[in-house]
Amino acid sequence: MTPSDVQQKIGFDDATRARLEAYVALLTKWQARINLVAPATLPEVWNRHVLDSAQLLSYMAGHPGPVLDLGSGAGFPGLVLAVLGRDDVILVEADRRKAAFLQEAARATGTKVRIEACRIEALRPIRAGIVTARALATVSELMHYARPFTDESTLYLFLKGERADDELTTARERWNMTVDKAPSLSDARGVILRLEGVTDV
Ligand SMILES: C[S@@+](CC[C@H](N)C(=O)[O-])C[C@H]1O[C@@H](n2cnc3c(N)ncnc32)[C@H](O)[C@@H]1O
Repeated sequence: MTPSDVQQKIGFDDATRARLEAYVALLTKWQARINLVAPATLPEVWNRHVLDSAQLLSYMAGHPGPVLDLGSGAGFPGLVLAVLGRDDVILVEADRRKAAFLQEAARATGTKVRIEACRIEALRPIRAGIVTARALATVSELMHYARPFTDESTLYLFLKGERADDELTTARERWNMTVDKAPSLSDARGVILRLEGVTDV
């Protein structure tokens, strides 16, 4: 998949594509020094990482932020969403080298984003309108991480794999919630979980 393919599927302008290209170029450069993404996924970065992240934009349209991205790593999905125009994204990443990469990527792409280089458990109190996460933890663990920062109006968007249904079954023992599940554009086995109205059972 090429940058143009992603541009066509998501729908953004050429200036945004150029900023995403600058981000991917920087990621490729830093990847030689620190493991930002699994090496085998780098040749497919536009599909596996950029499109996978970018597809969340339409699911959060019209929903107020801030967007709290838990365990952002190299910026997926949070930094991609910020490059695409969400100006209220907070990236939480405990690994100092990855957080340094995020700072540099934000600077290189001229992206407004807040970066918190700490563990989620140590984050200062904030209220998140939207919580995003990918490849961090099970649905139940993600809800535990997110609960101090959320209320009943918070929207949760999780990129998940084949175990999504099992994880939801476990999470429902602890929380009431409305669940929408949609197929991923980037991964035949992937799903987008959209959870709303979360309250304790
Ligand atoms: C497997 S990576 C996924 C990164 C990114 N979301 C992605 O999909 O490419 C998980 C990331 O979460 C970070 N992380 C793990 N536990 C964390 C915590 N409690 N607080 C903040 N970051 C955490 C790790 O440092 C790592 O960069």
